Amino acid sequence: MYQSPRRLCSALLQRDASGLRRLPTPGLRRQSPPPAAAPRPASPRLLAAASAASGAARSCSRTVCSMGHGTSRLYSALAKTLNSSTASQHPEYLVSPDPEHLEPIDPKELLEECRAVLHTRPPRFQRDFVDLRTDHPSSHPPIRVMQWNILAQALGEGKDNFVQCPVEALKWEERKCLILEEILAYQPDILCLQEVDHYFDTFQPLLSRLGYQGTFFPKPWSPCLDVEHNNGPDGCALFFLQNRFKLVNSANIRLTAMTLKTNQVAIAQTLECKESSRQFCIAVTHLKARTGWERFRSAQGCDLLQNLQNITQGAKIPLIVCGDFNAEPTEEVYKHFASSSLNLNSAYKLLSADGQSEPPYTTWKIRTSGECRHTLDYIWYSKHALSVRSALDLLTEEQIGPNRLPSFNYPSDHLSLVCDFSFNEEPDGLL
Ligand SMILES: NC(=O)C1=CN([C@@H]2O[C@H](COP(=O)(O)OP(=O)(O)OC[C@H]3O[C@@H](n4cnc5c(N)ncnc54)[C@H](OP(=O)(O)O)[C@@H]3O)[C@@H](O)[C@H]2O)C=CC1
Ligand SMILES: [Mg+2]
Repeated sequence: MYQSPRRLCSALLQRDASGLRRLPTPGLRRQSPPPAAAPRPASPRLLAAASAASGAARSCSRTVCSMGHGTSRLYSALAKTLNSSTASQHPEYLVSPDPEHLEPIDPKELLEECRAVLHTRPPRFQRDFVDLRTDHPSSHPPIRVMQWNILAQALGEGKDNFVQCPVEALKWEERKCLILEEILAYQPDILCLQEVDHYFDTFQPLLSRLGYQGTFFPKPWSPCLDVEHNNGPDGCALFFLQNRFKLVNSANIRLTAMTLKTNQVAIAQTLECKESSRQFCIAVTHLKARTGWERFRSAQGCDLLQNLQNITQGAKIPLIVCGDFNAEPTEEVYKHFASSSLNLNSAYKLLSADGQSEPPYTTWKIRTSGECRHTLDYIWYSKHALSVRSALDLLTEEQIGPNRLPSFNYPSDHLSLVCDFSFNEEPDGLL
């Protein structure tokens, strides 16, 4: 499984030369640089350490959340949820340990390890950032936000029915490296994830050592729990770079629909930029899936908007909302967000020629029921207070290939969305 140093080095050079833009990310720059000499052979030290940490995390979480099978997991997930009421402060066990107490990881070293694991796979696809700057100047570094439904491992293997995806492409040991590679390639300052069912054993231990502070909020009745050999419930996770932002407040929100509690959740956090002292709110959600549930999604969206109205003090605090809304732009929930008094715009519309159209797809898969190509994922932002400086282009149909997603090339059925934001120096008036 290991690559020779020469092969590893040339692979790295090829991929870097292929034009991935790497904006300065202080949190990742903070790590000590790799040796200038030829890289040493990658050993799975960091990935193995994360697995070891998973044991500790699991045994630690067992006291509140058994990671065993079936019913016990269901009850433990319920126990977690019962402790967290709507818009409550998150319980202690869902907050990452202070990363200051963990040995930092050099992101280049972790990337090398991932690439060593993936050496039999095709190289990652080239995606370019599109420059969207307008005349809003900014004296501060941009805030890079990544939105991504990473595909829960239990759902991918046990529920989703991706009939054209080889089962080997879904193996967690390699798929997790593809996910980490994507995150490390774009080095977001803030990472908003859905369908996370490997928080405690993978993302929390690794990302905290890369300088991120993480929060996880599982779905109360995660469908993952229905899958044999599951790894616990899936949910939303939010990570931010600790050396760029200070956490001002955090709310785990169990969404309601027509006053009834639902199985869908959101996390909303107010952060303060350490460079500029400006505050903003970042939220992540994953709304109810499937056709026939449009009104339910719409009600969940209204509930989320109401929560965000309160948290942003009626749009006074700039807002970014990332999510898998499970809704095309024609749906009511999309219209609620587009016309909200929070004055939101959808960032990926800016990639279209007229700035008014969403991309043709953010998810593309083949199930037993046929091909599913939809635009469901969005990054909403306060248009009076924030500007999108650039956005990562989507994969082309040719890159996605005839068997669609997920695949040996790409680990999820949803594409990641990545935007660079800056504060408007003089916020435009509301509307
Ligand atoms: N027996 C048990 O122990 C439990 C069972 N469940 C099951 O979970 C479900 C309810 O959970 P809920 O949160 O409302 O689920 P959702 O309807 O929101 O869907 C859950 C996941 O399924 C994916 N999905 C969407 N469409 C399809 C499809 N056509 N085929 C397969 N997967 C799809 C979604 O992914 P995406 O967003 O990417 O489209 C989503 O992440 C019920 O089906 C229930 O039976 C739940 C808990 C426990
Ligand atoms: Mg899914």
